[in-house]
Amino acid sequence: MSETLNPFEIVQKEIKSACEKLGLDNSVYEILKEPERVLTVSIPVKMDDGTTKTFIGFRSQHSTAIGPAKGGVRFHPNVSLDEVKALSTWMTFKCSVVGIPYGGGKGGVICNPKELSKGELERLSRGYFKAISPIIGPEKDIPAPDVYTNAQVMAWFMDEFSTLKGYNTPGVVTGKPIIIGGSLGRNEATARGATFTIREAAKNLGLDLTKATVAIQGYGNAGSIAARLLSELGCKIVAVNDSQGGAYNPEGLDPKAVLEFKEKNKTVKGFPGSKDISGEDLLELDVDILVPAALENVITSKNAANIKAKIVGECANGPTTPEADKVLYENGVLVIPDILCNAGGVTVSYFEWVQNLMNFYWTEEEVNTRLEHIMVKAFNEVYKMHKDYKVNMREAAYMVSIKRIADAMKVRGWI
Ligand SMILES: NC(=O)C1=CN([C@@H]2O[C@H](COP(=O)(O)OP(=O)(O)OC[C@H]3O[C@@H](n4cnc5c(N)ncnc54)[C@H](O)[C@@H]3O)[C@@H](O)[C@H]2O)C=CC1
Ligand SMILES: O=C(O)CCC(=O)C(=O)O
Repeated sequence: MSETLNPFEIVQKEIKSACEKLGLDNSVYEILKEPERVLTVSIPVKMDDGTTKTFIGFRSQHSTAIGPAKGGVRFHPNVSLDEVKALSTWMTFKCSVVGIPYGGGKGGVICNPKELSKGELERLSRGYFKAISPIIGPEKDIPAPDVYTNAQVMAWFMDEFSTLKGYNTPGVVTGKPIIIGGSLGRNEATARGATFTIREAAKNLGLDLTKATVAIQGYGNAGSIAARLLSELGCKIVAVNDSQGGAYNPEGLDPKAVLEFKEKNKTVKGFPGSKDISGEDLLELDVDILVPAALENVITSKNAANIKAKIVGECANGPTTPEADKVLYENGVLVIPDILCNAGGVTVSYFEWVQNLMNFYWTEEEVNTRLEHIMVKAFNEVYKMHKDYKVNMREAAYMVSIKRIADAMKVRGWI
């Protein structure tokens, strides 16, 4: 049988398997297998050369059983409707596994932001947000950053929505610049949350982080900050890469210097003192910890048996296929699944939204302490489920989260 690579089919399989393991009524799967609502929009943008180009965008709201939809917006040439539906579905389970009062949403625009001028990117961002605005709002659906979107894009989103409403509405989007209601700690939150879960996993496996080696795929928001935070815990970062290539040095790479190099040269490839490394070789390196922090379907049945890491910390969404998961589990690799590992981002987005609604702002220390508490608790709940039911960590995370969503749907009278 050929490997399932469609992320939406993958997440449907994951839901079905968790529902069966928990012995839940089939109506739970029937409701959760499709998003509640999906919007496709066309966004005409005036380009700098005077022509008009129409871009296609999506927003998917998977579930609002526990709270408003929540999740990022991706600007990437490979965005597809099924990818956005899958990402929104993962958001539902992610919010539930860390126990924050949201459902799942996600958006995307098919575009290559690297080919757009700043003015074109602003007009595209505003056009997209205006087009999805009927279904967005602080009580309905709250977008945030994802691949190739950032705090500046969030600021344009927030400004566009506030203009439409006629008053300042910071709670409509998270991941904003601090000056307009962003939260301290949000920029680092995905990687910080992942680092807490990797630390807890290492404790359980008896792995000494001060002697551990790490390879990181993707050197954007999640990957570059994970490199820094893991090295602060004593880990040696031996390989990193991005869409243009990789840098490998068995003696260790300095994450801050690599980031400065990437900012200047647009890639980590060629970092002084390092050797080039291909994306495939990076994943199969003999390291203790592997952190996929780029895109989906990078650990598959083709390379799973060659993964040597003891811990895979999934900063990216959907990096491992179900077929690869089985191989990793059989080989004793502890996978910290995306919906748990990268949930720090949405958790601090939740803190940002709470601060916006209260109009009362927290210190960075308060943010990080609350984040640590939530991530450690969630890790321990999932780890216990993994041990009690003898299932892999992904199945365990789905079981913890689906149970909560099923309880919410039951008391609301949906099932
Ligand atoms: N930013 C956030 O708060 C969150 C992000 N995530 C996930 O983390 C992953 C990365 O997102 P961000 O860091 O925010 O995006 P980003 O846009 O800041 O960085 C993406 C990085 O991936 C690299 N990349 C792209 N294609 C690649 C390839 N084929 N091989 C190696 N590297 C490649 C890019 O060069 C870039 O360095 C995504 O899966 C995203 O959904 C998950 C939770 C929250
Ligand atoms: O911060 C958020 O609301 C969501 C971030 C996100 O898109 C994700 O966790 O995949």
